[in-house]
Amino acid sequence: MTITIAHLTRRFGETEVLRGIDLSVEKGELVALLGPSGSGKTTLLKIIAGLDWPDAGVLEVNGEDWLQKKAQDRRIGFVFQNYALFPHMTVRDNIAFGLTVRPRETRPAPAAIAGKVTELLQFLQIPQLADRFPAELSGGQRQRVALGRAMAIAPELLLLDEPFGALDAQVRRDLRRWLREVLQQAGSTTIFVTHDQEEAFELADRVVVMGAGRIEQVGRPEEIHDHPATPFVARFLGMTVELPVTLHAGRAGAPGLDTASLPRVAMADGPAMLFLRPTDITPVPDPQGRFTVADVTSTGALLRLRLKDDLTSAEPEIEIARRLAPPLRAGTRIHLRPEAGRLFPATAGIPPAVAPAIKALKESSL
Ligand SMILES: Nc1ncnc2c1ncn2[C@@H]1O[C@H](COP(=O)(O)OP(=O)(O)OP(=O)(O)O)[C@@H](O)[C@H]1O
Repeated sequence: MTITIAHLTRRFGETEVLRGIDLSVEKGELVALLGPSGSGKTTLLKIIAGLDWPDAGVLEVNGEDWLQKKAQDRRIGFVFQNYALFPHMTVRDNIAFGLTVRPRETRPAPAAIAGKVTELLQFLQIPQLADRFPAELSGGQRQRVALGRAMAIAPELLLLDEPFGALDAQVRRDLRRWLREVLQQAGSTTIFVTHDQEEAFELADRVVVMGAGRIEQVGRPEEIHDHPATPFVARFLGMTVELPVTLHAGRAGAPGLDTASLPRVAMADGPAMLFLRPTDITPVPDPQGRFTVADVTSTGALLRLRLKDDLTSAEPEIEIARRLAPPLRAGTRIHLRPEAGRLFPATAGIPPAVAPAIKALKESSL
């Protein structure tokens, strides 16, 4: 199945929750909708599921207008964050549910339903749980059952809303690996919502980054990680250090920055902002350095340094592997050597908070 979404908009009262979404999903793809809380991910998922309707726009599946179809006619498997299993039914009956409630004409015979459920229990690696009730399961096990229930109807499309949201980190990681295998084997087209970038990157073939009702970027995980398209995506993906620089012949420069490791870029000369991950910056002790170490904390493997930028008064935080760190303590002056980063023109939708920093840099280079 191919899904085509075009110019989709949705508002609730005064709030524009989706502001023109364009997206296509190919058969068998695993797509993550990634974005901060309130960016419209769930609303988009609900519209695809037929649980909500847009104000305008197109939703077609295999060329068919899905906005004319009711939820129950869309052959969708939906898994919510709170797994909502039926508490009074066993695991086996929960998984069978979608088949047993079909109208008589399309309902498989009881033996066929039992066979299908047994097959799914094997496939999901939970046959030992068949006769338990939801209250007797762990969160991760419940989530597997919820997926089994969604898959029982052989859905054309699986929609998962924060499927691992309520689980602890280790269980999430285990389930992720498991889910990826299960979905690959099943060949299902799947769209899932998450605000966790690690989850999106590890699971998805393609990631759709959403911010405030718009799609900011669509791409393969590595593409998005290495080349965030907008300042919003850069920040959301953890490039939290923002330094004003001046571009000259494709090279970024600024006092106190050794930018020799950064590749040349095809951008016009002038002011720009350099976005960096805290772990992509090497501090180099330098008595003339522009930055002063304000504070050093250890997280075990990493040293986290809070710096004071003498030029802009900003207080960027950087991280360095403890075993690689030069001797540093509060008061040490340093310059910075970014190893990788992303440049945006100073005007590329960067909020006014950094404008004073750009002004300070310009004045310093006069
Ligand atoms: N039925 C509704 N009535 C009014 N406002 C709504 C309704 N549903 C969602 N919203 C608003 O729409 C915006 C987007 O919500 P949505 O649930 O789609 O975001 P999200 O990206 O999935 O966020 P989260 O990760 O927190 O679930 C939010 O500001 C929310 O308050």
